Amino acid sequence: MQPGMSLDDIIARKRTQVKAKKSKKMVTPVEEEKEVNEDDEGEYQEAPDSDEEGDDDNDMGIEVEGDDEDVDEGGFGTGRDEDAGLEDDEAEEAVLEDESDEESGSEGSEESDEGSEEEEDEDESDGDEEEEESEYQKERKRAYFAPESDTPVEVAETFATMNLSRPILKGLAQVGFVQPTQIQARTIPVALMGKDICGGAVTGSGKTAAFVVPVLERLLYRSRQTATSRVLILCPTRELAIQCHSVAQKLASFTDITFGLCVGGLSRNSQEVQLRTRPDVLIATPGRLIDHILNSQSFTLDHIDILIMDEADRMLEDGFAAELAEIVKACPQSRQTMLFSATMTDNVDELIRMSLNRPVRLQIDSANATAARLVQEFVRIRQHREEDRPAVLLALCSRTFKHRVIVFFRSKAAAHQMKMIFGLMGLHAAELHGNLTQEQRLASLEEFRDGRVDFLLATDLASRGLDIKGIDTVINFNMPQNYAIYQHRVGRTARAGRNGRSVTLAGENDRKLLKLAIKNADKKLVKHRVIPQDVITRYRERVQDLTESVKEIMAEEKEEKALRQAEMEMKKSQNLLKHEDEIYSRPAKTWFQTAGEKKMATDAGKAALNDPKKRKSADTDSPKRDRFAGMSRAKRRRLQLSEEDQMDIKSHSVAIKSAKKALKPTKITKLAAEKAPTKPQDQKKKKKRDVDFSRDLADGSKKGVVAVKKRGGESKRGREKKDEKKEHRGKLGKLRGNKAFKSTKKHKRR
Ligand SMILES: Nc1ncnc2c1ncn2[C@@H]1O[C@H](COP(=O)(O)OP(=O)(O)OP(=O)(O)O)[C@@H](O)[C@H]1O
Repeated sequence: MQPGMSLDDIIARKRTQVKAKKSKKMVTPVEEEKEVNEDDEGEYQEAPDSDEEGDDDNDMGIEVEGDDEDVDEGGFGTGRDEDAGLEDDEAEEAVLEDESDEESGSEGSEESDEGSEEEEDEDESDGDEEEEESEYQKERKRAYFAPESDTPVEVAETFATMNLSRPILKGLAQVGFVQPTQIQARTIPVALMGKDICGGAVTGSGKTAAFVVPVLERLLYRSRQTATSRVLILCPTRELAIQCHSVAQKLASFTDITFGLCVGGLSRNSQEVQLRTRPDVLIATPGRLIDHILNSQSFTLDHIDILIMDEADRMLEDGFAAELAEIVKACPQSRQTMLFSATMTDNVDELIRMSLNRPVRLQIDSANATAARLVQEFVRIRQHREEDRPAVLLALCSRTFKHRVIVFFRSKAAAHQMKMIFGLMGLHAAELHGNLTQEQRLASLEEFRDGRVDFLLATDLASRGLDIKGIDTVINFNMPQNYAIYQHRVGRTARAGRNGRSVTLAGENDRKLLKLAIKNADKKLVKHRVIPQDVITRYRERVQDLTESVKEIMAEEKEEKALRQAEMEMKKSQNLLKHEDEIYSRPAKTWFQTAGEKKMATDAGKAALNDPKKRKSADTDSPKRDRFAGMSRAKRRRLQLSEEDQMDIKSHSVAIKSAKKALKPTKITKLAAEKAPTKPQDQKKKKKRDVDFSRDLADGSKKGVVAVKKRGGESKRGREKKDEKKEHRGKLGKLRGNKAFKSTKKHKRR
């Protein structure tokens, strides 16, 4: 947006207009307005009052669930009334406590316990989500994971006793880490031994440092003769990758280890330049990484010795499966692989895709656990009151939780519209979702981190991994699609042993998840929050009054967007005219999937998100009927031709990749190994451990660093690769001969 044209500017202008309109009509305030101002505090008093006829149709377009006509007076998880799960006396007290506190507008103590024995009983008889593990599954896991006896029993109390090098200890001290968290104490020694790891520990327990520290320690012993990217850390979102990059850089500030960031939404060209310097550690999101593999000259993952996946269970989901397979294929087989998540899967079928080598399972907390000091509150939304969600949220944010709050929405549209309502009510909020540009996304995060805004209105884009200091409250405007997402969302607070609170607006359709959340929580820390109906009614009226203003803002925003779009198109055309030759001479960009395959993968991802049980691998999905059935002959032929062209481009890119490989220098680590004096008794072992990275370790034994075992016959794989290369070169020759001109022309940028 241009200066003076941002959404915040439009909202501010609209707010001033509404206020001016209101003050004109404020000559004789009505009784109800006075009452509102007495009850509520701060910004709410300034908020525009109703000066028009009430609008019965609350058409804010906010996405709410449920069917208003389908009234069920019982419910809220138990089929009982409002105070479900409480003994009668307790229930009364709870509601009274809440009401008195809401009225005084104070923060904090308005909670009551929920989750009585009756609730639990029903849980067990009714919606128990966890499936019993069969003997067969247990047996498979036993065979797949390394035996527990393989992991060191002794756990270090401090980093100082972990045999880490001085620069690493200094880095840890600089960020204030003295004692390792449990996952760090268990992971670091095993990771230094070069073993594959499946690590799971509750949100906010320090998993990032658990994998960054051993990586840095090992990199201290790398050969420095030629720069090589040896470590790849994959993250599911750009924000998380940027955060991981920053944490790693801080921990490495006393070393000479270099880092490269490879994420979508930021300048591709500058990333390409950075990648050419071959930083030691690459931190990437899958899509942009594949783009570089396919389209950046001389960039390969051939020297990756350690592959790490943060939020691995998310990355193994169908939406990412095909991309991940492509990346794993591009990494050497003889690598160390480490997977981490708070909701780490131990599903062998899923893990097999990562071709792990007898991974060590380091599961610190149950995969269903939430942070120890998290208070989980639930606000009941009755079925016929679904439209009250915005009012409930505004009541919570205006009266009780006023600072450092993340609010999660299921849709981008809902988050965006709530941003306008918050703005019109004078609440300082930033939005974070996929409809924003990367610059806008980062700016929102920055505003929230710096405390310039009190609320971050986000979709699940922000639910995983983000570590923002001092978030006191997480509010779920809707329950998320599954319990794992719920864990990640509420895990944005109560991190690193701190206190935190989540407030979830739970409707009738959320019964199952609600029960699951209560079942997995410490019952003392589960609360039922009641907001008095008259407060909700007042806020609902507020929201209704703002309907028109929101619509106007949206219209203005749309106009602005259209204008910007037109300007952009104009600039683009001018550029095309000016630099036509250069632009058309660039090689067409390639992608490893066809558009259809990509869509199928995205759809599969969405389906898995909505119903994890129905997971289906995108790459194994086969169309049920002829894809071309029902099409005219001409259309069918056109599509077939276009697919053939896509195939050509794909093999073209594979050929380029093979050519790049042929040009690359011999592994530096091999040179280092040749020079290094070897003890005769070690020679046998070294043959087996053909992993370049471990060879760089000058004195691994001292540091508790052991070489990684080689997996899969390198020589056999090498032979296969050579054959592939020959085949591709042949193909490339053919391509150049017949179709190269035709296909590049067809796929030039427009
Ligand atoms: N050893 C330590 N001592 C003190 N604080 C630590 C230590 N390790 C990590 N932390 C802090 O704990 C917080 C959470 O760490 P981190 O983001 O790595 O958690 P996580 O387990 O990856 O969480 P999530 O599952 O949400 O991604 C960070 O603010 C970090 O600075």
